[in-house]
Amino acid sequence: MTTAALVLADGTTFHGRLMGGRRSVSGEVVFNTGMVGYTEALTDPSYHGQLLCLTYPLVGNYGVPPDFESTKIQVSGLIVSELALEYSHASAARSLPQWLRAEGIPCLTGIDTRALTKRLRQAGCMAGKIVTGMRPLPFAAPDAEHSVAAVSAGQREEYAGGRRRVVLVDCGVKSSIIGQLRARDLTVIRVPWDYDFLAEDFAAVVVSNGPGDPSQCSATVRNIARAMQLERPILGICLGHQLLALAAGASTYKLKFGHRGHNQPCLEEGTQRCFITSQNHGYAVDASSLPAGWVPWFTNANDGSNEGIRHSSQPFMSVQFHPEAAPGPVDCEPIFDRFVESIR
Ligand SMILES: NC(=O)CC[C@H](N)C(=O)O
Repeated sequence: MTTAALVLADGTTFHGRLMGGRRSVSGEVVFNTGMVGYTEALTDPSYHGQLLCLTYPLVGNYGVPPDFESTKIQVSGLIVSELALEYSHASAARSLPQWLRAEGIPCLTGIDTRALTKRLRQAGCMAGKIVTGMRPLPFAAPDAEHSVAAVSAGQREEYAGGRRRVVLVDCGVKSSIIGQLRARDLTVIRVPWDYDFLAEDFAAVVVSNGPGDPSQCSATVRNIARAMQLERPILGICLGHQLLALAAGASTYKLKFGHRGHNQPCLEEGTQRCFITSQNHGYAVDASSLPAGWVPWFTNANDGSNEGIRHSSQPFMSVQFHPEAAPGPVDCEPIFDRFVESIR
């Protein structure tokens, strides 16, 4: 048995056992309250470089079904209360510890994840490190690397066969977003985060989810602002929502501990409807900074933060939550239908 500790930047320390990859790692410590969906969460590029604590107490009991959102595990480390060694699922071919081991991702188990989460809720998400052995490891500086550049597609790629053509700005896109677009008879032209896509032949633009601080993506923001002049539909999802807001002239800020889970309630403005949404984000759009012509679309019923915006006369729309819901409730899939309807 290898022991290891989670050390938070404020000095709080939790001791546990190390499974999966055998090495020390550092990153921002965040927590997700979902009860399932660890394969999707671990491979979601928006978690790139973070140390992810899952609050559900038993993790791994359905093994590793092939529900991947990208080609590899994106988190730098996993923190759980109990990691299941045995698993049972029709499509699982290996256990979670085996997968973590194969990808070299450390998992700290035996942690009081409730105490850790309470600490993060009180003090806010902060840097941390999972340390094993004697070698000293510094805390990762926040946003030291350009995390979007680290996960975005290296080159342009086209998924042909659809009736209409959409540019997908890949800031670290989840594969289920591509799946949702292709299922709606769209040809998807996937381009890197800083690609000048204005010269492409396209009817609409989707700006994807992705890791890190939206203010790091100024090249994307500039391209979105230019695309707005064409008056063709734009859909932003999560980081894409934040980037659309920045392109509109609004501002973003960092939430104290973010929204990561599958049951975040979002009220649709002007209606009595509340949607239960899947989320994974640490930043938010400041709705009070929206310029004239833009209106809030959704608002979080827990903390009142902005969860979506739209333009009052142009087909520009974005949501902070994940309508592709992988994992999570599928209530918001009609957002994709609404976007497709707006493409003439
Ligand atoms: N899932 C996402 O796209 C996350 C967006 C952004 N990196 C945030 O944390 O707010």
